[in-house]
Amino acid sequence: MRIAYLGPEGTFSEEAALAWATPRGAEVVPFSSFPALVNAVEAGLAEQAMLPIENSLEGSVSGTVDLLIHETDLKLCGELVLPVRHFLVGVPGTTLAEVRTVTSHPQALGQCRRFLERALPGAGQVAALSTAAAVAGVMEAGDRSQVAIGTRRAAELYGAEILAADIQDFDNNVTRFVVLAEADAPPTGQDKTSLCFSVKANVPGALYEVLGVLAAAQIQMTKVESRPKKSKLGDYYFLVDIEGHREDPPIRAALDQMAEVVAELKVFGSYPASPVPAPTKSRAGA
Ligand SMILES: O=C(O)C(=O)C[C@]1(C(=O)O)C=C[C@@H](O)C=C1
Repeated sequence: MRIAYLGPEGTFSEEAALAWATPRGAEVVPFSSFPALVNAVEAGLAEQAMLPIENSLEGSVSGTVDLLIHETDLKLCGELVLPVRHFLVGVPGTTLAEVRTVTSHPQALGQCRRFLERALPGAGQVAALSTAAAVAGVMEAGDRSQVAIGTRRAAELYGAEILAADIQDFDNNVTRFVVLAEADAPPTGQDKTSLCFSVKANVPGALYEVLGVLAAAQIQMTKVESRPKKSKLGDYYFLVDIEGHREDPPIRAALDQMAEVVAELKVFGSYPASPVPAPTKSRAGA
């Protein structure tokens, strides 16, 4: 089995993909963007893809959420929560006074916002396709005015020097990843189901009515968020995660009831719930 991940080597996604692949005897294959990961599974270049979907500091990874809503019928078959520690890295010998630009994946720049305001207030920020692509780019340029935010492993792989460790704005930074495949997972008794829906226009209490179905059935909601439908200002999709598998009779009944009161409903899939790791370290432990 092949698991596609956002590369190149040394990304957080690689770490997540390896944690998923190793116990399953699978191999991991890098791709350069989130849409390329979805295409890889749809085209049969990989059986599963690992994508970040939610971070404890920055919230939703909108690129992944929008792919699920608009671009693919692949299903979620797993989730994994990974502690995320960021490192400021550059060409060996770089001092912070020399730095003019910081590059990384936008999620990483966002997770280190306070550090960047404090330590590099005048530096420009440049978005990269991934943290490891940013580290590799800085090393290729060989220019001490550029630094990147990435993993410790990326610093090692690309020969960068760590200029500052654990620069994420809060120590308990974690990212939740989802695994996409042609089909979702069978029930285990400890599952979650992710779905999205839109409500009927101009119906007072329409959202209340949909969520009321879950409340009446005593189904625990673990996440709710909204994303623009992209069709018109003010039109939204609501994304909900619930405890339970879509084949569990109470969940199945609730989904049938929801289908009657929503405008649109898309079930992204059911999968075993992953434990959330305990905070790993303090800043002093870098
Ligand atoms: O750029 C990477 O290293 C990634 O794996 C992507 C990503 C993300 O988009 O959320 C994954 C985990 C971290 O939250 C930061 C970046």
